[in-house]
Amino acid sequence: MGRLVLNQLSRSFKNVSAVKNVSLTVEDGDFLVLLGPSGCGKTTLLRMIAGLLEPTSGSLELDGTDITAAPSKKRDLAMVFQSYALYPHLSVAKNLAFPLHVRRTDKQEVKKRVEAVAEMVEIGHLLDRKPKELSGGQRQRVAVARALVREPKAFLMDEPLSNLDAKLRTATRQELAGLHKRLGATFIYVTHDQVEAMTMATKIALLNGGQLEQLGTPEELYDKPASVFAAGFLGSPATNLIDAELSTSNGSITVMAPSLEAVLWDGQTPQRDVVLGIRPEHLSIHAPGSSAAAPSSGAALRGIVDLSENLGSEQVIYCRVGGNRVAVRAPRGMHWEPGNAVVLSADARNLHLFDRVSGRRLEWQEDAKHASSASWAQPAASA
Ligand SMILES: Nc1ncnc2c1ncn2[C@@H]1O[C@H](COP(=O)(O)OP(=O)(O)OP(=O)(O)O)[C@@H](O)[C@H]1O
Repeated sequence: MGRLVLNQLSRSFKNVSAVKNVSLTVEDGDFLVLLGPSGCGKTTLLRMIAGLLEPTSGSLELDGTDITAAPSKKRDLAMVFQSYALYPHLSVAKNLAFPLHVRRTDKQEVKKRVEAVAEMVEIGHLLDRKPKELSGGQRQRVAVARALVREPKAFLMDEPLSNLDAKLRTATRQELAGLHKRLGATFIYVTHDQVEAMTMATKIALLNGGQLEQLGTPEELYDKPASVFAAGFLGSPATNLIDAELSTSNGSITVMAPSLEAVLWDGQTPQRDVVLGIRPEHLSIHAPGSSAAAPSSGAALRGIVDLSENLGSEQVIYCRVGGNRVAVRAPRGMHWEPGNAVVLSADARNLHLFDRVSGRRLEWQEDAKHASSASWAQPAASA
């Protein structure tokens, strides 16, 4: 078992508030990724879970037991550090056996567990080597194996792939995801890399300035970003975010901004300042006047091509729309020159609306029986 509950956890360093009132539950078997930009509090949060840092306030529970004051050694959690923290003078086998010797495990049992784990992460042939005789990827595997050998309730990992080159990162990412599936254990994993988060996580906790911005599955974060920050953080290129005004026009709910008009659906709404979010992959690009450029619902943006970037398999075209720069992902074969007038369009269901003041997502709430009670709601951070 490895179910972890964080309750209003906070940590300050003198006048820096690194983690602010974070509450979340990690279910047994979850692969939770703590994601966010540099300095948002990921490592501080992980170190509090590991027992390496005392919370300023709040509490932590592991499988129903309060562990807020428990020392790190007593938590039954295994940490894999970015630096791997292997003992340089010990062989791989002895590095793996070390946590078991500390617990006075029987010699035969140690040998059995070291060999089983070495086989699982495919380092059986490296057992006699010292850490300096290993590649970065091999060291990373030894660090994971040393955590595995303890059979902890949960694995804690702080950017364990950041020292690897791009190719090895991809391979090791897939290995870790496979290992998680095979073990069915709880993983808590810190990264600022959204690709790692999207590909490995069963749940992502997105942090911003020490606060939990959104908690949900990778799909939920991508499909329904809870805030302007979440929309801007996940996705590459980033979601286009445009200041706009929400209002009613000819019986339809519409969004207007310079050179942009979006018709959402039939209904009425009070006027409101919003931020409109559209992912570059949800926009298509057309010549003005073409039939595809005039959708009856959804967004139409009139722009001028600024620049296009060739990504090999596709291109990203940047356009000026009103005072905004808007990115569009497009197939390689299309040729648009800087200065060309274009129309960009997007389906209404791919438009995201956020309140301009709070930055939180707006969800249209409609009670089928009482159409007059239709209104906008701002969902909370956790899904
Ligand atoms: N020991 C410390 N003393 C003072 N301030 C600290 C200490 N540790 C962290 N901080 C501050 O707390 C904030 C959060 O830091 P933390 O290392 O948790 O962020 P992070 O999201 O893990 O960043 P990165 O991705 O760069 O590792 C930062 O402003 C950092 O400067």
